[in-house]
Amino acid sequence: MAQAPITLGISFKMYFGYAQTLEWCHRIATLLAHHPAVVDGRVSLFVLPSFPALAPVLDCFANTPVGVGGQNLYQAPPGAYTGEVSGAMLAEMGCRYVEIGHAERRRLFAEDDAVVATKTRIALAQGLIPVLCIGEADRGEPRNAIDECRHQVDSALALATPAQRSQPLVVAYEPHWAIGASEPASLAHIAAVCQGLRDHLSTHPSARVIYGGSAGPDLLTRLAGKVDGLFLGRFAHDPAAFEAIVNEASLLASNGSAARNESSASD
Ligand SMILES: O=C[C@H](O)COP(=O)(O)O
Repeated sequence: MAQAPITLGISFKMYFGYAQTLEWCHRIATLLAHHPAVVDGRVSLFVLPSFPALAPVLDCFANTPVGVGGQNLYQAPPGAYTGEVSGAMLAEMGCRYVEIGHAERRRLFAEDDAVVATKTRIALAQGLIPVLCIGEADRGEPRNAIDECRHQVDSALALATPAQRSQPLVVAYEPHWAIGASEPASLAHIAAVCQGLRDHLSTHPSARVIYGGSAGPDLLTRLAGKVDGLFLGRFAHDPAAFEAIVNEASLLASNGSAARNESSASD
């Protein structure tokens, strides 16, 4: 029975400059592109740099299992949208992932559920794997967060065709209040909401539910089996920290305790 991969992704947001982005990526390519768990697919990695660095980052990870993607795409086919980037161009360049619906896009750029749904449909149509960011705005009980997050997932997939709904999908559960904070949400909160999302996505067996929001070394180990991976930010800016988290994932995968089996991904 195949073990579903533990998925680890990082977005640099707008923190890194061009040279720093390439330095991080070359370091990770050196450290991890030949890591056994990465090579054999037990640990799946993706990196989301700023747009100007996409081409060299794609080159850096060419012929490695590390996936690369955009942090955004525009909610329309290619056309007269000055300053924007199409899903078609991301796919043409060789991106495998695209981030959609991050809390910062919602808060700073007024992206709403309708925009997120359109972007998700376009991403899937282009064969990109959406890194669909969802999460409750305010700290509260897990049951309320589950309701809010389930609504966001349903809304995001509302325009996708049945066939597109069976395509790979990464659901990044990021409570807004844990992003950019000093520490992640509690283990109990993360576990409860991610389980609620797994249950909700039972008809979408290729969906992976990962956690983001001040995630760093040790969190994956403490969450063993409760999430399908992590969506990392600041606490993986140090390549050594990212490497440590990949090693944690590798160990968990070896113990068979971190990710669901492919055939029971909806359990
Ligand atoms: O894109 C990444 C997430 O928003 C988490 O960021 P953070 O770990 O810096 O809070």
